[in-house]
Amino acid sequence: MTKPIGGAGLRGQSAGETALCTVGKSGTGLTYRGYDIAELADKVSFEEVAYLLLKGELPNAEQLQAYRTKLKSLRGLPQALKTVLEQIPADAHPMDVMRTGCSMLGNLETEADFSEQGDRTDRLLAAFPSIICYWYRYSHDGVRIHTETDDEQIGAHFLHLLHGKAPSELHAKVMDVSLILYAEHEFNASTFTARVCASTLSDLHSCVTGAIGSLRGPLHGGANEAAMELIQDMKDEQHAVAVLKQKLANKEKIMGFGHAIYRESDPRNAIIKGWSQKLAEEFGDDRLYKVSVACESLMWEEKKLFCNADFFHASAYHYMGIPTKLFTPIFVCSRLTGWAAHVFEQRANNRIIRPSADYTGPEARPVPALGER
Ligand SMILES: CC(=O)SCCNC(=O)CCNC(=O)[C@H](O)C(C)(C)COP(=O)(O)OP(=O)(O)OC[C@H]1O[C@@H](n2cnc3c(N)ncnc32)[C@H](O)[C@@H]1OP(=O)(O)O
Ligand SMILES: O=C([O-])CC(=O)C(=O)O
Repeated sequence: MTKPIGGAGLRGQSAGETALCTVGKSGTGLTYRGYDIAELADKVSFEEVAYLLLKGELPNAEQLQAYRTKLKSLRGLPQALKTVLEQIPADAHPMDVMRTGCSMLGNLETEADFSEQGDRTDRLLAAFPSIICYWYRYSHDGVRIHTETDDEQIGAHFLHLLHGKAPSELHAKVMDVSLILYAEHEFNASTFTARVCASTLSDLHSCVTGAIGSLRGPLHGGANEAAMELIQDMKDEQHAVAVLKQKLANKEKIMGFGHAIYRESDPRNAIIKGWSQKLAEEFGDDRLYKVSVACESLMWEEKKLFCNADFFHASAYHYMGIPTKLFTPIFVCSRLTGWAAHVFEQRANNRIIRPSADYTGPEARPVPALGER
């Protein structure tokens, strides 16, 4: 069951073709190039998903090893970029840091020609965790970290840079799954931003920088941070119910719930929820997990609204010691793959994206002289 067409927000209207992803085709499902998200999250790594999205098919063992080796070799940051990151204050929003980091890299390693799109994307994929962690550790801890690690996987590499030590097997696994879940989602707002930019034949860094700006908002990627702010002070299940009831009575939006396309559930939720539960057990304090479950039940009972991908990411990331303000930048590290794959697709069959508008302004009228206004 698809959502009915309602003019505002282009909801339900097709804005182009894609071979990358289906969202809610049967009311709930999510596939990347034909593979179900649950199977991908269970059987492959994020680097394999990145390869699938960017190059068209899953890699074989040799291709995967070569891809991992390439990505590992691209984790270092140029001095000019580090110098810029060191200027950004500690109280800046980390999504603004990502936006600046991407844009600065675009100045230093400009995509001169579309034939470079694959290499430029791989570079961003390898460099994004370095950018956010370099800035975070410098601005918050006063240390200039070395951004190259031996971690095979991007998720583990991110946690390693953030915490200064290699993560546990469980944390590395959850980060990997999280990156898979966030990688691609058809014509969501940030991806559409990237495609609109690509349709003018602009460069990759401009497309990605614009997409970061769209992802930043709390109605899109910023919801994982907003969900954490919602649950962090909930003492127990009863308190969670009381807080939510009050918010609903005040007609407030509850971040991490609802979706523009899915009607009954977001298939990514069950997966990250399961990992959040495992992390809670390991952490030895399941308050955040339990209040999240209470929120989920209440929202379904009261509003028939379900958790989207962001809600249980809040507790999961928190259990891994990730500061709340870094939640949405992790989404960037993952969704870059989807954005870039859409840029490639747009470029391969391009027509400038330029819809029309229904005019609601005044009728045609003469311009009054300055003294008559
Ligand atoms: C990875 C991601 O980006 S997933 C999305 C992350 N964003 C959030 O979690 C923010 C909270 N959710 C929302 O704001 C919305 O559900 C969106 C932006 C995701 C989708 O927006 P829409 O497609 O316009 O929502 P939809 O048409 O289903 O809304 C139906 C009704 O439910 C309400 N509603 C939807 N989501 C919520 C929510 N989270 N809390 C309270 N009410 C909600 C809407 O206000 C609307 O009410 P109305 O008919 O009285 O105006
Ligand atoms: O599809 C959307 O509108 C938002 C979303 O869930 C995503 O981008 O992952």
